[in-house]
Amino acid sequence: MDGVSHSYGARKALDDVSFTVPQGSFTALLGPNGAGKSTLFSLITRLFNTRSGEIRILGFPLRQKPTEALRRLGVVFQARTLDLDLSIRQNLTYHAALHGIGRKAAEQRIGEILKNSELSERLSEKARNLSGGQLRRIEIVRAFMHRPRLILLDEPTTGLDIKSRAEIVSEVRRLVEEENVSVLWATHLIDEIDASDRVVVLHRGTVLAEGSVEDVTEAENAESIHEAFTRLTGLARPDQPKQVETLA
Ligand SMILES: Nc1ncnc2c1ncn2[C@@H]1O[C@H](COP(=O)(O)OP(=O)(O)OP(=O)(O)O)[C@@H](O)[C@H]1O
Repeated sequence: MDGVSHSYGARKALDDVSFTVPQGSFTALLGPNGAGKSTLFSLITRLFNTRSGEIRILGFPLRQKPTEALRRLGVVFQARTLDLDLSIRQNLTYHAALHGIGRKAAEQRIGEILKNSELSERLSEKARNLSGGQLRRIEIVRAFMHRPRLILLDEPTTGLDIKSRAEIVSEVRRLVEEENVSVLWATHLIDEIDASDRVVVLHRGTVLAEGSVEDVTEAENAESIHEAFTRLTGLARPDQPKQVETLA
């Protein structure tokens, strides 16, 4: 992503944003509420057109080669998007069909992704029987169905309990490793970040830092990524006390 800006009327939500998600990496897009994370995702998924700057997915420019770029992309949006009246299997196979994947291949792929998971026993059940955390996990399976090379997740653990959050983070990390896929994980929760991750710190539409957890922490002369984030975004500064509540 290179020099991307976006405004809603007079309000600038993204200002000259550039960063990369290296192949096979787990990159956390870390930013407090209102940083511009969802706007960025709307541009990458082409819900909005990119009017300034350029977004490339696996080298394919989104503007000139949208089909090539988007077929390599999997997305888990913040809002829930499963059909609760359909079975879990139907939710997954219908989505696979949109990508030209037949029923048999879809079944095989579901088995592959859900191996060793208790959810593989529940494929015939209606989605509405599942808990919030389980629904999220199925949405993640769905995003992986067509073997994308880059997965976007927009605050995927919002509203979930600690156990479900941990399950989701570790499931996505497992898939990143097994499938050598890249992940861009938007979050404002620092405890979801692992020492081996890359981070992009976004604040008020601007990238304040990008690199490994270690590099970003060192560059800020901080003891931890938590402290580095606090310093970068100024959340703990006494002159900006109102923003403290947005810190995870
Ligand atoms: N449709 C819209 N119209 C006007 N302003 C908007 C719109 N959507 C977002 N904004 C503004 O753009 C800025 C970035 O918002 P965005 O939703 O991208 O941030 P975010 O990091 O995803 O925050 P959150 O975690 O709260 O979803 C904010 O100032 C927000 O108020």
